[in-house]
Amino acid sequence: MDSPFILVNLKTYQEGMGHNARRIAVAAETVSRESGAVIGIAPIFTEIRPLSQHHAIPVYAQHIDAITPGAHTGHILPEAVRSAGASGTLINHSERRLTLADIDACIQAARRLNLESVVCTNNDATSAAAAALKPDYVAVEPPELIGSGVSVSKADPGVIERSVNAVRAVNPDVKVLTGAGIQSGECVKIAIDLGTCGVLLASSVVKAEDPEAVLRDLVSLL
Ligand SMILES: O=C[C@H](O)COP(=O)(O)O
Repeated sequence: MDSPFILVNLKTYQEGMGHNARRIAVAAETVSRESGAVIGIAPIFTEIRPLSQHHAIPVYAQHIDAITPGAHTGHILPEAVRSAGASGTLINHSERRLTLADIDACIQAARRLNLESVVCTNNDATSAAAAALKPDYVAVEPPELIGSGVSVSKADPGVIERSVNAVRAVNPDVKVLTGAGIQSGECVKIAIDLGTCGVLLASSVVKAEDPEAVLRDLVSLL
């Protein structure tokens, strides 16, 4: 079995920028080394290069646009996040939804550039649809629980189980993550026991006074 994967999305929280992003990256490196879990970080675009240069953790973009180099303005070029040091990217986050055609094109761009693709979904039906496009990961997150402090593992384990089954039925090579309100080792253990390979989370780590303590708790029951 692969090492459990914890992906921390810093979103555009003030607490996840500049010095704080580096502090969370240091915490992720430390806890990853101690536990054997893979802990990745998805910062704002301008933090991708400094974090990937100075920390031995996977750094993810929060989004890419399905474009190739040329006459586009205000887009996120997949080649640019790759050359800044990203090893993967979120696609279709609940706070950055895309059309199905764009999701497909983003996955293909990521594959071409050797970026791991993590496609976010909101339920088991969209998890199955995303799996058909062959990303590396599908991350199912009920939107109503995102940032709520209420964990998907406890409030809606059924959506995790159904998504794992739906993705396996479509393409067993696609790995499943889950997220929304994940905040403790117990939440992570429930998610893993339901067949995921890890979690996607944000607020419990980014807004914590002591991110390292929260990360240590998240991996404590693995
Ligand atoms: O990308 C992360 C998810 O949207 C979950 O956010 P949250 O952990 O703050 O609920």
